Amino acid sequence: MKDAPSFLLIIYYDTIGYSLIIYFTGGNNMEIIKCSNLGYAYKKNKVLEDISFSIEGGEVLGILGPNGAGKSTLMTLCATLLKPTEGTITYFNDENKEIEDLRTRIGLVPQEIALYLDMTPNENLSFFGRLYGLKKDKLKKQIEVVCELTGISTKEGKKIKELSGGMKRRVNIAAALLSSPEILIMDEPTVGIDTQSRNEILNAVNSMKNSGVTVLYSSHYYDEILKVCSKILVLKDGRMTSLKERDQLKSALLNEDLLYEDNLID
Ligand SMILES: Nc1ncnc2c1ncn2[C@@H]1O[C@H](COP(=O)(O)OP(=O)(O)OP(=O)(O)O)[C@@H](O)[C@H]1O
Repeated sequence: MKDAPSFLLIIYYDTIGYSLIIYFTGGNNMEIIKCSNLGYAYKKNKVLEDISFSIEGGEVLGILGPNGAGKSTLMTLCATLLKPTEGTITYFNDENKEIEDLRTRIGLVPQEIALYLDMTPNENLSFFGRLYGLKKDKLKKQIEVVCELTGISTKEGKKIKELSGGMKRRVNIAAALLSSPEILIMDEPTVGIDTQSRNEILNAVNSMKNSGVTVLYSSHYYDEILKVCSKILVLKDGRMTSLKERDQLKSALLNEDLLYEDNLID
């Protein structure tokens, strides 16, 4: 049935027994997010103009662009934390979705680390998990699942402030996954981190994709965008300069000789 929501069941076994985690994934033919002629201005400063694209269930859409292109603004709009000043964003094929409902279905990984620095990863995840209404065994299991996905040890005893930049970013992602979001919005999750953490994060995105979660992933590195995204929107000075399938972008980059040494599209 077209547009029917679908879900993924993870059956999980540990010392306490079997349990079930359900990821609602929105259905693969459904337009999960549709932006039409989207624009945004900070007061009179127009920073996004005429952006139109849609993402279907289970797709990973990459937003590629140099610093200041408007990636974070676009991600924040899609996360419902800003309101478009022009155009519209429709979620789940329904123009009348309530923002409160949407926010429970969207996970946002912000560029900044949004964690308590004096607490360990496990303490942070327990705290945020409780905010999502998870308790006891369910909370424990969900923490194990998100730690497994992001390559973190649940026994990590260091406080966030003592961890490497890469580990902090992984915990930041784990926190956004606690609520089993249908849409995951990741704003430059690999900026300034070590290769191992970067690979763990890319693996986590691939796992989310395989489990049917719809992902928006911004970066100014075309190589990682090509590794995880099925479709790529290129932004420059607040405008879309292209929207291509991964393979199309790959050949366009090669043909147009845009392979800069520092991996930037500028
Ligand atoms: N809160 C704000 N108030 C005013 N202008 C802003 C604000 N946030 C961003 N801008 C401006 O909007 C434009 C787009 O910024 P944005 O952060 O969305 O780009 P970006 O592609 O994410 O850049 P970066 O890669 O550096 O994070 C920039 O010119 C920026 O100065």
